Parts: sequence; C-alpha cells; structure tokens
Amino acid sequence: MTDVQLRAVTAGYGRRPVLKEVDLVVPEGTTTAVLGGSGSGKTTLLRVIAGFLRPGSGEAVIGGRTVAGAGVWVPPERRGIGYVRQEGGLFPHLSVAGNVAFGLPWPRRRHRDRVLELLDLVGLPAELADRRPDQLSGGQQQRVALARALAPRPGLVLLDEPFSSLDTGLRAATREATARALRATGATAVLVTHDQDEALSFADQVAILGTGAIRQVAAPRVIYGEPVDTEVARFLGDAVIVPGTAAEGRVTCELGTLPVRGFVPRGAVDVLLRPEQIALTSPGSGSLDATVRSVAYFGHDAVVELDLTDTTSSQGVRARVVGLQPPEPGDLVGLTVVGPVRAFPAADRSSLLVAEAPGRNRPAS
Ligand SMILES: Nc1ncnc2c1ncn2[C@@H]1O[C@H](COP(=O)(O)OP(=O)(O)OP(=O)(O)O)[C@@H](O)[C@H]1O
Repeated sequence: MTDVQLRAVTAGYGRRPVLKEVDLVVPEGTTTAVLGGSGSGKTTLLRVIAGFLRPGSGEAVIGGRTVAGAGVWVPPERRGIGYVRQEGGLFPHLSVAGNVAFGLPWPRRRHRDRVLELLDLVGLPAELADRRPDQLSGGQQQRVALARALAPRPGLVLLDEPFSSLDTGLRAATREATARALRATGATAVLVTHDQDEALSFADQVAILGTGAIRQVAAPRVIYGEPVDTEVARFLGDAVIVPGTAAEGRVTCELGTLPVRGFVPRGAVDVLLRPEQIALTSPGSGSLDATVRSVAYFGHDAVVELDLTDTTSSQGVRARVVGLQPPEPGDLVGLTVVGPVRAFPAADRSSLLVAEAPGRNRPAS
C-alpha cells in the first residue's frame, strides 16, 4: 500500500505559483478529499502527485519513495498511480472490455476473466462488457473509467471531480460504488471536489485548499465541528456568526451565555455555530423568543430565518430544522442553542484553535 506526502510543495504555471509551500499527508489505505473553490489549485495538486507537473520547490513522496524534489524526478508512468478524470476519458472506439483491458499489463490484456472481475468490483454487470461507451449512462462510464484505473492494481488512485457531471441520484450511487471498490482494493485515494457533502461523506480526511495553501486537514467530523477559523467554517457548510465576548470558557452574545469548545482568550470574539445547533421550541419555553422571518423548505429539512425578540441587532440568525413540520413566516417561536459553540478572537481570526488530524499534518499557515 501507498501513502503520499507533499512537503513544502510550490508549483504553478509560469511565474505565478498556484500552490505555495503546501504540506499534505495522505496515510496509506485511506481517502483524502481536497475541497476548494474554483481555481484554488485542486487539480494542480493532483497533477503534482501524478507527475504531470513538476513542482518549483518542495518534495512529493509516494510510498516512501521521493518522486519529485531533491534532484529526483520520477515520470508519471513509473509512479504506479491510477487517475480518473471528470469526464472519464474512455476511448470511444473500444468496447467496455477493451477500455478496462487497456489498463491491464500487456500480457494480461486478453484475460476476459480479469476484466469481468474489475467490472464486478465497480458494480457493473458482465453484459455491459461488449457495449461501447456511448451506449452507457454517465454513471456507468465513470465506473468503467474507475475499473480501468484500478486494473493495474495501483497503490494510489487520484480522482479529479469524477462525479461532478452526474445528476444527484446517480452521483450518490457512483460515489458509493467507488468507495466500495477502493476499500476492496485497499488503494490510497485522493479525491478532488468542490462538493462539501461529497467531501464529508466520502473521505477519511478532508483538506481545505484556499489561495494556494492548505487551510486545514482533519477528519470530516473535526473539520465540520472544529474549523480553524470562520472562513473555513463558511466554506464547509452553513455557519451562523455573531459578535460576542469571551470569559472563563463561555461566550456571551445575542443568543445568550453559551459554553464554548476549545480555549478562547478573554475579549471580543466572533461566535460560530451551525444552524442545526439552534433548536426551535414553543414560544416562552426556550432560552429566547424569536419571530420567523422566512422559511426555505428543502423536503428533508428547512432553513428558518429568525428575528430575535429581545435584541437591537437586525442581523437575525438561521436555524436548520427537520422538514416534517417547519414553522411559517410570522410565527413566534422559542429557541435553544444545542451544544458548545466555537469562538475566534475578533481581531485575529486565523491564529486560534488549529484542529488537525493528530500527528498527520502541519497546522494551517
Ligand atoms: N495549464 C495551465 N496554464 C496556466 N494556468 C493554469 C493552467 N492550468 C490551471 N491554471 C491556472 O491555475 C489556477 C489553479 O487551477 P486548477 O485547475 O488547479 O484549479 P481548481 O481548483 O482545480 O479549479 P476548478 O475547480 O475550477 O477545476 C487557476 O488560476 C488556473 O487558471
């Protein structure tokens, strides 16, 4: 099996670096999702690992072997990596079996049993083997691309937004089939995505890439529940941020005096909580009362914009509630904050509470 280490990698196109001193560790046999906005350098990071782009400085180490840096350069075809692109990139003139067999080493290309085994691994029936790619759905094409990438038994698989062109249902099914196939082979994987739900549900750890630097790397629950700053919090899900004051492990803000997670120095803070931390109750039975300003209904849940009754702030707060019986605009409700909140010094939001996977990666810079 194969781990990946990027050490102070700077890389880009021409003079302007896209990645600046990026450190990342992907432990062997695990999946890391790299999440970032458009143009943040996600594909560039994969290209460095794959060997399609030489870093200007720093090192890339795969399975304990330096593949780039320190005077070393190992070309892509000798890195033992499988690569799946956004559009699959199947050969249109070859059958499904022909495409998958293309990934096998020369002597084994005629081994139909191995091709059928690989199709089975990605959840495709054997009867698709003789179809051409244009006779498959988008999800099936992506699974064939994955089977082809897995054919040479790579220790590392790189996935560049492989599900982004699929519609919601197909996307989830293809994602699950991919996760199963990766687990079955024990391959290490790096997934690039701009989809938060995908990153959180698919990966063992999530790396947030912003303006060329890794902002935070942590397990999904940690990165969602303990973001290093308000910017990462906003990037990864919906966030309610209100001004407050911290003292003795608690913060006081327009939502009341609340327990805070992690150490926060006394003084002015930005208080952060997730909308699902605000539970709605009947008026008078929560810690505060509020009036419903508007409701966005999504079926499984609903986002409720609230105006607090006893506050001069016009900012309002958002609650996320289950979609069974959401309140109506104009309703009076009670609200209670569930669980501890996060808080960041208002003057210096980025220096506090680095929440990384223990021992794996350097703090966000
Ligand atoms: N071949 C190239 N030559 C010059 N600049 C490039 C090249 N490829 C990418 N870039 C630039 O590098 C930056 C990062 O691109 P990259 O494709 O890594 O971003 P990304 O995070 O994958 O974006 P997206 O989510 O939109 O695919 C962008 O500003 C892009 O315009």
